[in-house]
Amino acid sequence: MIETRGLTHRYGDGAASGAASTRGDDAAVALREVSLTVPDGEFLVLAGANGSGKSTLVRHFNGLLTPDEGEVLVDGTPVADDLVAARSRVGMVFQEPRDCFVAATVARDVAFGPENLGLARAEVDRRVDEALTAVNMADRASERIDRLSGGEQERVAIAGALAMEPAHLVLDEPFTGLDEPARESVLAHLRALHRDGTGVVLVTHDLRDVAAVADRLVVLDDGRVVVDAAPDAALDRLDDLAVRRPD
Ligand SMILES: Nc1ncnc2c1ncn2[C@@H]1O[C@H](COP(=O)(O)OP(=O)(O)OP(=O)(O)O)[C@@H](O)[C@H]1O
Repeated sequence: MIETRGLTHRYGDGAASGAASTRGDDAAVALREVSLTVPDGEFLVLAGANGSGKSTLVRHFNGLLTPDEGEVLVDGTPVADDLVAARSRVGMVFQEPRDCFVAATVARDVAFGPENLGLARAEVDRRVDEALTAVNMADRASERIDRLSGGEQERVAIAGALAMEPAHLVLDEPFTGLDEPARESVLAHLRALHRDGTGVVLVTHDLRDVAAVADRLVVLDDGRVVVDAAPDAALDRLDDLAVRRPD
């Protein structure tokens, strides 16, 4: 379970951006007292206008950012107290995965995380095989990543996170730059992972099919949660917000 309690985040107050101090400047507040609980196994879609705080929020889920106020807990433990545990429970797939690959070939990249856990070779191989199978890329294991399409690269990035066997998989705008078949394929794989018990937190502008896949839709506006409901009910409330309903 991921939990935020009164989570407030400000940018620009020192080392984080290197910019002059803007503490107290309201525009620098990216999250305002966000309290949210994400149970294990839930498929949560996180939406909101540009700059509403979505990426900032999910970066707190595994300790990539530190709260200015409030706290973030994973399975009841403050993230700051056990970063390793938080990062093994919460897998993150960033926007633009091609910036995050560390190896030239598919299997070597997916193996990188488990290898760094110090696992035995056989266990690394098992995880790599399972993760690639989950995204239908097992037969591409030895291919160069830079020769893959955008959708295939996204699936490799997902496999890299899955190889850490997280309880929650968090994806920040995974559909950016994907054509429609690639988007549908990634979404179908996320759905299958969810069916098999992995929690999914999907940050997206693209709310098509959300009602069909998500258990819950949370909408941020200016750093605050303004909608938190089952998808059908949540979609009915979007007209008043800066979030377009799906066409
Ligand atoms: N590194 C940073 N330094 C300063 N301000 C930042 C930084 N990252 C984000 N912000 C600001 O924090 C606010 C929230 O940004 P964030 O990226 O979390 O929103 P978002 O909802 O993910 O937006 P988008 O949909 O455009 O990715 C915005 O006002 C943004 O300009």
